[in-house]
Amino acid sequence: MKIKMLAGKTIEINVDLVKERAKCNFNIREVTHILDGGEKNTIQRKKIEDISLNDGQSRDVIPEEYLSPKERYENAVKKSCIYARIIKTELMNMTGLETLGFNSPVFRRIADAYFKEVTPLLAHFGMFVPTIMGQCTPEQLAHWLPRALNFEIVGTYVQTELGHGTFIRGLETTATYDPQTEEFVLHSPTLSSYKWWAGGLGKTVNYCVVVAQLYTKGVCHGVHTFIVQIRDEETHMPLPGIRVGDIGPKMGYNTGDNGFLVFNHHRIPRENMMMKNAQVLKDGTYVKVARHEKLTYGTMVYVRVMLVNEMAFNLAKAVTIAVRYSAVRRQSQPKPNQPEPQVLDYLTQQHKLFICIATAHALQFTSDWLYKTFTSVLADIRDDKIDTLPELHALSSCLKAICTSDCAAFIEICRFACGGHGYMASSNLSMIYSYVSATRTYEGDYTVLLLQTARFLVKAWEQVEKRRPVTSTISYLSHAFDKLKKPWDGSNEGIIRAFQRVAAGKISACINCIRYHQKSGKDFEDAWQLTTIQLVAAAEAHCRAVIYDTYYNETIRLTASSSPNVKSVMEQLCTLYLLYWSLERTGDLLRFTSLSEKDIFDLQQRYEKMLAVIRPNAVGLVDAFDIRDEILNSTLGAYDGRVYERLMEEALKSPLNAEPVNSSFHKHLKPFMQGKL
Ligand SMILES: CCCCCCCCCCCCCCCCCCCC(=O)SCCNC(=O)CCNC(=O)[C@H](O)C(C)(C)COP(=O)(O)OP(=O)(O)OC[C@H]1O[C@@H](n2cnc3c(N)ncnc32)[C@H](O)[C@@H]1OP(=O)(O)O
Ligand SMILES: Cc1cc2nc3c(=O)[nH]c(=O)nc-3n(C[C@H](O)[C@H](O)[C@H](O)COP(=O)(O)OP(=O)(O)OC[C@H]3O[C@@H](n4cnc5c(N)ncnc54)[C@H](O)[C@@H]3O)c2cc1C
Repeated sequence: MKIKMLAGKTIEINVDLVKERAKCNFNIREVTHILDGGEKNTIQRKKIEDISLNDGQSRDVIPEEYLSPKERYENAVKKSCIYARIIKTELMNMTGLETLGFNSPVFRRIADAYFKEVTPLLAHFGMFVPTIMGQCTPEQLAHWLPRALNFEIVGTYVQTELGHGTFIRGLETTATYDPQTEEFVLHSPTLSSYKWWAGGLGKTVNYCVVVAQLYTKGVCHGVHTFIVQIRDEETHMPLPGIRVGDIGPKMGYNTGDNGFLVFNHHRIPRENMMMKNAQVLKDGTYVKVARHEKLTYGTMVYVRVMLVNEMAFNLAKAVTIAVRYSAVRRQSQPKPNQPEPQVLDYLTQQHKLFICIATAHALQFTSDWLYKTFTSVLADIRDDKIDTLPELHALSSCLKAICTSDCAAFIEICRFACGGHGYMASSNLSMIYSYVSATRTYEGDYTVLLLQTARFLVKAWEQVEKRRPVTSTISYLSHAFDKLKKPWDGSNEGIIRAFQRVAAGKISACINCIRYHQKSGKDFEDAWQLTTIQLVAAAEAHCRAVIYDTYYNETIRLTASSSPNVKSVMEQLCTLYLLYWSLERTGDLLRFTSLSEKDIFDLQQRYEKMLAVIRPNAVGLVDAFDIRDEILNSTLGAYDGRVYERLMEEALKSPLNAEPVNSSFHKHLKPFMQGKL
């Protein structure tokens, strides 16, 4: 251990980590600023972190794992109120909604210091408020938004039912308009129509956005959104006509009180239908306002966009833990009479971890770019232009699917990289994994969303065939008709072009397959179903080509005025990312490009050399994510590297260690061992 001064405090730092930090050849702060989107953002983030975390209110004395499910939930509610009060009274005033945004990733990031799993208010922040913002008329907005932002009401987003999650048009909950009383009657006609899953619904919220089939004048107009009060504002008792409760234990999100909700002819005022996109007049006349019927699905698109950022952050957390631990951990003796190396020195360990650092960068830059695309499409929609929506839907769908899936896979690799200690709850890797693995399913299942992107790609292909112009993210398709395979070019640009060729080749193969089935008598829907395995693969290839292109171009743009070493380490990571995926996808490259066996050998050599180049900067690179210990919440990943000390300290908190002999010994084990049981 070495004593060091950090932020005015004296702390002991593991000597290997001290040496690692001394080896780092770039300015860590500069990289942090790039990842935060500029120095101003870093300063603001740190200020917010200080306000939210410095009084220690986020910390639990007893680790959450030792509490009962009920106590864990109650503790999460308590901490939600502390944090929400800080956001409401100190942070909003400080920064202003317009500069920071209610759902700023900074608030989300700090939440991890408060909640090991999730806050029961996640869906209030993440879905209820955004739906109010996106689906209300100006009058409705003026009524509901201040109440929700001030936490006078807390809400969630209630869409999924026992019988249907993916197929929204198949939802069964009905909202039938009664012109006599000017009310909607909400009803759950079948068991499969019971609402299921909404976060915070079980015990926390008193309002929700409900997605239901709208009936007026005897006609069904499809799914629409309604603001529904479900609990009394004073007593919190469920209102008449409402049955509501918690759905029980899950793989994660256990402090999130996901709930069920059953309506028995529950009445709400006509004004509670969210009427920005469609209206029901007092006499029951239905009026369509929006030019695109899927604008009702806007909240889902928004959350899919936000989730890409969530993935970048979660992977940054996991790899910070795994790299710091790997620098501290020593194991085995590859050479006789030599000291045991840090496990970070093993090439295979570098192969596991450096791709995770690069992926966290790739996802961060892609997420920032996607968010900009999202806000620009939102502006188009405000100007009544809806032609950019399909591309946003296709992009957000595939990026949500691939980023959540890659992130979950890489977090699991971070756990493998930490050996046995990675399996300890106190490493926090299992909690990060269970949180992230759900994101592959919620807000649109992986396969289902990739098939949405595939629909867009198939249509785009047909446009390209007709020599019509297509949008920027699919402009590469226009080169797909070039007959000659170009010689393999292993530069970064060359690799990106090669993967665009792979995507185009896969889309073309899908088109051929669909047409083949159609020619043999199948209708389009059947031909589509028979091609779905390939369609999913084509959408994945397209998505990866978008990520490669965005990561590469954003790296160049964002480091244009950086110091030489920062520029070079960021470019090294980007090159590593492209080489890694080239080697992972040699089959595709052999099929669709002129890659040869010799080129694969060269790629492998370059990849391994790049691991060695990045090695001295590995700890510096994870330090640059600048994630506070309170947020990492990990015995293995803390800044000071006191791994074994922390593991022991945490072990001693186990209630089993409070007494030398547990009563079960005398009650069960001893009589059994003595043959008396
Ligand atoms: C205390 C302080 C704490 C501080 C915390 C701070 C908070 C920060 C928050 C940030 C993180 C947020 C985390 C939130 C947690 C969320 C938890 C999870 C919530 C949920 O899961 S909600 C439920 C989500 N459900 C889904 O996603 C269902 C998926 N299904 C669908 O999206 C659709 O049904 C599907 C599959 C797209 C099909 O729809 P369908 O109606 O059948 O449409 P068609 O297939 O017929 O397609 C017709 C046509 O429309 C196009 N389309 C479809 N969807 C869209 C869309 N959204 N936008 C635009 N266009 C769309 C489709 O492509 C077709 O087009 P064609 O041209 O091909 O005809
Ligand atoms: C932790 C968590 C939190 C959640 N929070 C909320 C919430 O706050 N509010 C809310 O409304 N919902 C919420 N959900 C529900 C979530 O949105 C759905 O579970 C999700 O959209 C998947 O739908 P499903 O469960 O119906 O899966 P299904 O659609 O039944 O999927 C089952 C399988 O069928 C496949 N499949 C389905 N349709 C097709 C198809 N057309 N083609 C090919 N394969 C297909 C899928 O790929 C999957 O493999 C939450 C879920 C979880 C896990």
